[in-house]
Amino acid sequence: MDRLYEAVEKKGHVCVGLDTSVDYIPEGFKKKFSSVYDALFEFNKKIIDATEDVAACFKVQIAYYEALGIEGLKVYKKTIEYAKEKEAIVIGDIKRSDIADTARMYARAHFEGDFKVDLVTLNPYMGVDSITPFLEYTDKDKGVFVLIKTSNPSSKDLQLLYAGENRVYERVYDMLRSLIEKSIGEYGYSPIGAVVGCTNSDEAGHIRKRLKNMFFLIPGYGAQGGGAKDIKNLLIDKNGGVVNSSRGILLAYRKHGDERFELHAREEALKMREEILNEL
Ligand SMILES: O=c1ccn([C@@H]2O[C@H](COP(=O)(O)O)[C@@H](O)[C@H]2O)c(=O)[nH]1
Repeated sequence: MDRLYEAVEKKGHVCVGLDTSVDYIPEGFKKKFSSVYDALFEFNKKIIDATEDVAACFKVQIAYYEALGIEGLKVYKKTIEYAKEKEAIVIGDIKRSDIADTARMYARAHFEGDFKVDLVTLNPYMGVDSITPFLEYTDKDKGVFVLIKTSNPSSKDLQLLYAGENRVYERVYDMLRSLIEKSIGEYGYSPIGAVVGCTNSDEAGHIRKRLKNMFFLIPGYGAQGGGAKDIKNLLIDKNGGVVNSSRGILLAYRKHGDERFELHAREEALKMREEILNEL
């Protein structure tokens, strides 16, 4: 998490989301390759090359690759490796959750196996023993982002309910509090971060104050309707979080009516960085 904090200081708050659907690849580009898998990987490479100096990190959404089977997962692996060659910080958006012994296998797969990344997203709703196996890797420079208040409209169905005096998402924080406070990094953040969407600004200030020492991964920007104005209250002292945009960046070229996707992705990431900084 310290490295991510430093990346935000250096490059700004943008996390480029590589949720690359084959449908997002411009036809002209796709035609240059004999397989969709090669097209997918080359598309990702170009996006990484075009945005690496603007992006604090890359978030690779495993679902888009898993959906394509083994060959898709090979592209997931190659994309992570390519970003790592560029010394980028990579978040695997895997949203895993399971009993401790199974969670240990997921942790091994995504922290030391073929799919190894710097940080992963976790679903905490099976309780603390579904999270702790991943924390065995925090002294090896790994971290996790736990879903707290997600960006989707249905997040309110459970996360905003009251469990006693506190909302369910606050109870998740309380469940993790002793683990969070156990290893605070150089900049005041734990290796256990929080996923907090920017589509629910009403709760933002409260969430930021309540979730002390948690660095935020903030989805919901762009395609889901969140904007720069929704970010300010989720950050502390101009840092404390990265803001993800996936479709907003990958598909920026469609607004321009040409296929120069890498150029428009870069422009979009620069614009997003600027818009966020202007609000802080
Ligand atoms: O609360 C959440 C948690 C994760 N996500 C993920 O972020 C991206 C958003 O993609 P956009 O195209 O920028 O909308 C995607 O991978 C989601 O699975 C989220 O949206 N909300």
